[in-house]
Amino acid sequence: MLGKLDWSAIPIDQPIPLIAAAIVLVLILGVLAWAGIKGYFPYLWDEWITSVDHKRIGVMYVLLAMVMLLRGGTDAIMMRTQQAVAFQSQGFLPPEHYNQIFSAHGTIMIFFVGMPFIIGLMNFVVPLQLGVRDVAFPTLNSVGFWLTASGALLVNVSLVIGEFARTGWLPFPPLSELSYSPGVGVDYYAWAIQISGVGTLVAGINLVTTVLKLRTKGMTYLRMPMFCWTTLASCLLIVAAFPILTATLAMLLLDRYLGFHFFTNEAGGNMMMFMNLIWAWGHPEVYILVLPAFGVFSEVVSTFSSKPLFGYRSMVLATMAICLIAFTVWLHHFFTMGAGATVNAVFGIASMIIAVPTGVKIYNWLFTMYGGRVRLETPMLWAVGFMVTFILGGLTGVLLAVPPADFMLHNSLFLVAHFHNVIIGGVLFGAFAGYTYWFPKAFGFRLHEGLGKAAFWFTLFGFYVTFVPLYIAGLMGMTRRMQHYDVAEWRPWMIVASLGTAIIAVGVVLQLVQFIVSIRRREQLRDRTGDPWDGRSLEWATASPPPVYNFAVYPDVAGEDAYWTAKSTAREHGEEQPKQNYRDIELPRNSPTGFICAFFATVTGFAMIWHIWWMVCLGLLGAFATFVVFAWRDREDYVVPAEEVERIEAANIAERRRALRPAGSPA
Ligand code: HEA
Ligand code: HEM
Ligand SMILES: [Cu+2]
Repeated sequence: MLGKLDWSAIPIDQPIPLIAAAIVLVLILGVLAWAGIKGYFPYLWDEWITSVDHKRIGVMYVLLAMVMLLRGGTDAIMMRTQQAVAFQSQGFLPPEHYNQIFSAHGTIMIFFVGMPFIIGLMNFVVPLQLGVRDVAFPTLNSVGFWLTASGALLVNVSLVIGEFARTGWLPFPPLSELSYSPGVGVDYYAWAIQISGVGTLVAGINLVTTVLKLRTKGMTYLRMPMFCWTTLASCLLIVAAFPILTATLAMLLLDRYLGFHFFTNEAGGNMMMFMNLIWAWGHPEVYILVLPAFGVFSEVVSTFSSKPLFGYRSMVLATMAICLIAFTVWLHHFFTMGAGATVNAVFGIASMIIAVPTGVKIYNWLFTMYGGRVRLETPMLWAVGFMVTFILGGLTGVLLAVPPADFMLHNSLFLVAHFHNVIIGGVLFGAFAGYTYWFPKAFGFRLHEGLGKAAFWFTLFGFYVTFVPLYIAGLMGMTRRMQHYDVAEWRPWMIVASLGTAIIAVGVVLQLVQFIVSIRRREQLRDRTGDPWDGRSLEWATASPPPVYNFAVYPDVAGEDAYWTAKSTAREHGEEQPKQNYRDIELPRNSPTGFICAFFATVTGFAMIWHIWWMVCLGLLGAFATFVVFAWRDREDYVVPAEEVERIEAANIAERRRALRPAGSPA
């Protein structure tokens, strides 16, 4: 009846995951009970869960990323603590558990922290920057988000029911084949990533279409803000690379479920095929993550230097160059596989070539700051911290791209230090910069500056204390994924690294405190202008938070830095804006399609993992039925009448005027 599922799936003998899961469950039930008692459910359902508004979906993506950051961070703390104590002893985590933790940490951090964070920011910001009212396919957008959430849910369910993969964040065969991983761990991994991967693909298609097809009047390609360009590059990579991931995992699943031999060592299979395929996705994936972060820094650096971005066109070119070259370097992840010196040299050189457009970007940011009026507010601090940290990480990447060096450093802690150096310094700092920068736009009040700055310094300092020791231990020969070790010289570095992790944790907690304190003090932190940072692009032209329709009238764009230009013109020609002729605005109706579809996807995934075939059929049928019902609905849009638009706009304009009036001047 329930396939492979029975009581032995609950890890009663392992207190750590059980206690962790119990705490999470109590928290979730507590939040649900609180929302129920306060009567928030109808509001949550109508305004958020079924919302197809790109702004709300963007906020939900970011929220998902932040919650998952706490989960992935807990894993990180456990691993660092284990390595600090597991010298000539087993520490507190048995090997099978340690292996699940680094696999879950890597998977969660890449797929459920990095991806939702950047997709959330892109979703929220891009339509506003392009001067339009939503993304190209609003309902599909909701489907994409909920499928991502479904994947995250499955990974977390594995904590209590069954187990997670022990094969690392990329399940290399033959270890991930049925003969070596007979449990359900790899299946949890594969189905979670298949489901969320479809969600990501959908989001990518949606944003590519939005940038290519939905731009306001005068918003030519070369007038788009840099963040829109990096979104386009990143989403083109998603569209090209994610199908490879899906196909590769589908083949692995065929191996595991139906006895195929794509990646086995017998019957004509070849596990090297998996390496090529997974890295043909995996390398572009790291640029999918970091390009939007580059976009955030471009916006932040030019805004907080009060200057146009230096070398805008070269920045566009560099972005698109990285987008292309990203597809030509995948083999640097397995130089040691035996492809031969010539092949290794080709891929090594291709990898080094990426340093050129990346360097162009770094110099452009520096020149943007040079001679500008630099304001070191929190988003800008993250940007400066990024530049220093990312250069270091990028340079160690170039070292790894030298095949002979890589033969020594492959799979060492030096590699682990390299990628945390670029991912934390690049992606995570970018996500935090974007979060603090656009928070006032999303909610109408700023985040607390003092706490934000403190969080930045703790995170930055903690980062170096954690990861510099890993470079050193790596050079001393310590390999990655060690549950325990016997070399005394490594030990001090592991202890320092664990202290560093505690410092990062303080930084993360400070951001949580900042969030709560800012909500409580929102009246003091209120931004009534809609433009708290003296911004340059169109998202700052509308109110904070923006009305559902974003712009009452589509803005007319006359050049780069559209809003900055408009502000300067207004200053020269007086503040008075011509009276607008508002029209009725049609907007897409909210739809539960995304949520329901993801519900059935979760059921199907869970049933697949446990071989509960009747449930698989039900889940697939349910998902199909959801789309049929959706296709049959008779009213797609609703209308915000012109009078309502006029009322909202008049209120917003009045509020902005009041905020901009110098203190003490007559009403
Ligand atoms: C956001 C993520 C991200 C980014 C941006 C990068 C960027 C780079 N990475 Fe990294 N990498 C990862 C994430 C990332 N990497 C991950 C996750 C892994 C491991 C996966 C695993 O095995 O589990 C990995 C592994 C990895 C390997 C495999 C090592 C091994 O397994 O043995 C290699 C080898 O070539 C490599 C190289 C590079 C290079 C050359 C860059 C370049 O793009 C860097 C370019 C940037 C600079 C160089 C700095 C700025 C430039 C200048 C200031 C100009 C002047 C400089 C020069 C001219 C040199 N990376
Ligand atoms: C917040 C601080 C973080 C700490 C202290 C940390 C710590 C660790 C540790 C100890 C490991 C295992 C190293 C080993 O193999 O021995 C690891 C692996 C990994 N981490 Fe992190 N990490 C952090 C943040 C992140 C972030 C933000 C990401 C990505 C967005 C990330 C992605 C990964 C990946 C992909 C692996 C490889 C997993 C594997 O070996 O399969 N980490 N990390
Ligand atoms: Cu790579």
